[in-house]
Amino acid sequence: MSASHGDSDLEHEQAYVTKLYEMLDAERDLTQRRLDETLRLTGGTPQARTERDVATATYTERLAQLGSVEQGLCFGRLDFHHQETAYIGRLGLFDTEDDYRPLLVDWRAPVARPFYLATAASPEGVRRRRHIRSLSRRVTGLDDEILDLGEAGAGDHDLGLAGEAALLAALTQRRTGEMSDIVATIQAEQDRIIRAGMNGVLVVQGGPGTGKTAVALHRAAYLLYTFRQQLTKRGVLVIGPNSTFLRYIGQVLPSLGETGVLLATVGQLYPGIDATGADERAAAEVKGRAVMAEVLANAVKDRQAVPSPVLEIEVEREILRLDKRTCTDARAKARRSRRPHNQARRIFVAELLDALTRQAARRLGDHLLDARDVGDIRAELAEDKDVRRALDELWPVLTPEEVLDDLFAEPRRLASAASKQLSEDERASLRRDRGAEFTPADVPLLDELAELLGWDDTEERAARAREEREQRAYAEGVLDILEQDEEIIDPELLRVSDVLDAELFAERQQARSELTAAQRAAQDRTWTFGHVIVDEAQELSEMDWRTIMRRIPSRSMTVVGDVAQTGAEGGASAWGDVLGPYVDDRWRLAELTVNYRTPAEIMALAARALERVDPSLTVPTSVRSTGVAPWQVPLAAADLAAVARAELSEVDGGTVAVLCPAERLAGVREVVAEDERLSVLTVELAKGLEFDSVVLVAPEEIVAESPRGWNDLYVALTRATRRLGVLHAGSEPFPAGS
Ligand SMILES: Nc1ncnc2c1ncn2[C@@H]1O[C@H](COP(=O)(O)OP(=O)(O)OP(=O)(O)O)[C@@H](O)[C@H]1O
Repeated sequence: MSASHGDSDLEHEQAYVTKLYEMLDAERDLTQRRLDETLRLTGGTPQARTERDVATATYTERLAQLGSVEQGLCFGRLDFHHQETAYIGRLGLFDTEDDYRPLLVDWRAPVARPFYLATAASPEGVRRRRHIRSLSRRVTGLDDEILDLGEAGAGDHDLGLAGEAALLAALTQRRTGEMSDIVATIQAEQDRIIRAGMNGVLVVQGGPGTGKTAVALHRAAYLLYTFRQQLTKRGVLVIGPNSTFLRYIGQVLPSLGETGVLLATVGQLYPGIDATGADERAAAEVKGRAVMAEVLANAVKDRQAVPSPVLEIEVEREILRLDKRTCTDARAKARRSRRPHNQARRIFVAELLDALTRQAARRLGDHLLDARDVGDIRAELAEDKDVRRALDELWPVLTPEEVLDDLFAEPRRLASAASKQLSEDERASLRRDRGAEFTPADVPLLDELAELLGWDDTEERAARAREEREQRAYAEGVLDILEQDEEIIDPELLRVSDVLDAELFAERQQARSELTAAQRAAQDRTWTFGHVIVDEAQELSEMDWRTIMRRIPSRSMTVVGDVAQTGAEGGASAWGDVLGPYVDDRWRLAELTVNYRTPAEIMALAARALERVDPSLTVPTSVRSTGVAPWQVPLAAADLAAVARAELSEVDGGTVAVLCPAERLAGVREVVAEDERLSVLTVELAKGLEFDSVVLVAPEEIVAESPRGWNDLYVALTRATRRLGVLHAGSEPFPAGS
């Protein structure tokens, strides 16, 4: 229960907060000055240059962090019984003149924990919790909770939500189209998940609006703070369902001062491929099945041919022969190596070159040839263009893109690779023209193929070796010059090369151009992360999971979702099914039960859709009600553009979404002009998002449109924070009292 407080309290807190902002300004100025000084310096030893680069990066990052915490710098205060009062905020600030006494405690530090967990029943040493509300740098309100039963007298306490007044103030704010952080009002059940240990797989299951996404992002910030060293090196990956969603959540981590996180869809995990194509529902479902891994393995094997019965190659007017037996043996040897296709090719080629060399030598009379002659013959054969063409025909160097392109463009190839795994109709659903754009569901297939094919990195390695040689030569040159200089200046000085040899210098030169872990990870398919967070995880297919798991061999993961909201046909119905193949039953489950988004009046309708998904499921409990009941009218009687306009004025600066069946999307977009505050979306695109008001068009068609239609309707009904209107194309779908 909030306690009242006078103006003097407000003034006191204002004075404190002003002091904190002055410190923030001073630290910003200092960091900026240091950065400017560093940038002004030039020349010096290689080591000094390297140090300067590191300092520049550190100062720049710190400046960004100091800039990002401007809004709501300090949002809480804890008064303890036996401890000094602690102010809680977005980052830590210390009094440098008083032995680094903390003036502001980072919300992620252990001292701040009772701010989220303490209750009157379990006060954790806290006497009073105060939420400090502010606008820019001005303190606008205080909400106090007295957790000390002895002091305030029993009976007038609300044991439910922590900081209820501040929470409700946050929840009733207008939506802007971008998710905000919840750092000032994290609830106890959410805090336990945010601060859970980093190892192993943690599944966070929760109904719509329970804060799963918010919790996932705050957990990323918490882990980066707590395990900074480990995670800065390898980075954190957050997976979301589509780029609209990633844009929606994109500001949360920067507002928490964290920039080292890569946000991506599964479709963006294959560098160099922009998956702009779209799949029919049936094709996407088939592509997502685990059996596609077998199909692709078969497709690659099919590219390892043997002649039937003989392949003849003309070399210098002589005919050399590769028979089926020789090729089959070479193929078996290459396959036995268990190397990926492009790397195993070297073994296959070596075997066949040996066979061809033996033939050619025999023709010339082997008794006349010594080992060197034989070596020359082999080298010539290896260079011969007809020999190379023949070897390429039998075992070509392949890229993932061409294998997939060929597989879907040539029914004969797919029939051969997938005769056992896919029916004729299913195979037909995958058929498309060569050169068609790749789709998001192709990306896990390309990733799988990249593993099966392996990289033919001969060229790349040669280039890298060349570059390293050049860098080393350059470094040695620099060291020579430095040594000469030093000998002139001070012969007593330790020689530079004693402390920094050329190789190390070359390495450092390379490090200078290094990007953050997240940036490097985005360009490297084989990058493995320190932690992976998967949001809307119920939507992912089996093949998506394979792609993700490859990037986190340590299995340090947070998996966030709601199996009742699964829309994708290949998506999850139970977490055990999804995770079993990777971690057996070694995963932990945490549940969220309170709905912070959707008011009780709207959830009553949503509950009726959920009952059709699975009668044993219940909707999460709404934290608030608005007194505004959802409205329903026949679509035929409504002017959609006028309805959308009316809703926009109802929400007074907030956001409105018109959600409609995919079939109607283009039509509705023609009638309703979208802008920053008004969107027209399918349910799939609206997943994970929220709006002040939602206008739902033709719910019965949404249900009919897919095998998981009731799940989709449930998602649609739970996107609103304040108002819901239903325009039904048939009879009223939710008659009163039914
Ligand atoms: N502790 C909190 N304090 C303030 N706002 C909160 C809190 N928890 C959740 N919210 C708000 O509730 C809304 C729903 O949160 P979020 O989108 O994370 O839920 P979700 O479980 O991911 O929902 P869905 O499954 O429907 O996508 C957001 O506006 C979020 O900011």
